[in-house]
Amino acid sequence: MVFEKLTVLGAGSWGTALAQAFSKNFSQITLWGRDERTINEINSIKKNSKYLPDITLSENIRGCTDINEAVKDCDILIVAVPTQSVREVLKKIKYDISIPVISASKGIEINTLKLISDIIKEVLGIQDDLIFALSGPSFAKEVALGLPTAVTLAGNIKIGEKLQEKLNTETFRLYITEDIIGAEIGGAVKNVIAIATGASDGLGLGNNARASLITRGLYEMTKVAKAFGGKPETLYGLAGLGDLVLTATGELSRNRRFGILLGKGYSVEEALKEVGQVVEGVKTVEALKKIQEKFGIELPISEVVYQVVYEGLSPKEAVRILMSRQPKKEGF
Ligand SMILES: NC(=O)C1=CN([C@@H]2O[C@H](COP(=O)(O)OP(=O)(O)OC[C@H]3O[C@@H](n4cnc5c(N)ncnc54)[C@H](OP(=O)(O)O)[C@@H]3O)[C@@H](O)[C@H]2O)C=CC1
Ligand SMILES: O=C(CO)COP(=O)(O)O
Repeated sequence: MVFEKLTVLGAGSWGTALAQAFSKNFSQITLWGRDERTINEINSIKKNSKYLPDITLSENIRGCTDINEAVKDCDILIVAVPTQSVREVLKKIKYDISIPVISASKGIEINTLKLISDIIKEVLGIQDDLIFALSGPSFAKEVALGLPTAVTLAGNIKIGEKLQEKLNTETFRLYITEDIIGAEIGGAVKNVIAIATGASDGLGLGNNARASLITRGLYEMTKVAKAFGGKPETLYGLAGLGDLVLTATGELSRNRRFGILLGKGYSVEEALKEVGQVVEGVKTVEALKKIQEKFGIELPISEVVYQVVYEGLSPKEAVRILMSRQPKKEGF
């Protein structure tokens, strides 16, 4: 396998940051986006002012609005659009794809409860060993600025090692694992826990509350991963604990900011408008509601986040519910 040309689907914060991070390792990078203004700006002045205003993009990044032109000759395809639009975006591709496809999106499809790797397989019909997930603590802005970042690349080890070799840079380091389910669940569920910790901080409930939510949140992430057939140990790595700590505490997180605003009394609509970018946890929590029922598992933090977002429960009341649950033994 020779990897010369990379295509990234999604010209939002994450797709643009990944294109920039990998730009030194490829002769050509194509960044596909649906918004003509953004793509024209990328091609004319090497800027994406809507999503990464502080970054000047490398010369070899080419924007494109025609998805079939974008994927035609590429050797690696990265998917970085919001989860609920992955299926509709991939369906636009008319070519047979038989190259590694890496999901960089974080979420679970609400209608089907499918992971992005499942959607890639279903829509593109490619073999399992070509499907990968990239997940871990990685704020787009920091990645684009070239600040040191380490993530998990999950999928077939043999091909994964080749991708690792090609994609590693001085500032972006990939660790590989075979556990694609664990990596994808970690990236998806941590967003819901970040909303919870944000709300707790927005209410001014302090450091103890935040640490407890992170720890019990990790437990919920592990439960969901196990239900799907993932490995608990993956959740203790970069794609689990690593990303959870980042998102639940880092000020750049949109999910955390959304939660803080809810805690401060904003409505869901006002908070989403204020954040102004994708807040994946809002959708993922809907999937988690169904997952609790489907697998018969209890996810208390996710449950109250669901009730706050969709049923008008106040964040204050959510805390009361969590603190007054039946006494429990601690354990994973
Ligand atoms: N930002 C980050 O730090 C990280 C994000 N991720 C994940 O990456 C994924 C993308 O997030 P991110 O880039 O941050 O989101 P942003 O909100 O920054 O950008 C979203 C992008 O997706 C486009 N888009 C939205 N809906 C559609 C659609 N139906 N069809 C095609 N394009 C669409 C938007 O286009 P338009 O401008 O036209 O609306 C925009 O380019 C998410 O799953 C997120 O969890 C993962 C790691 C880090
Ligand atoms: O996934 C992320 C960092 O790893 C980004 O998190 P937010 O979507 O909450 O900003």
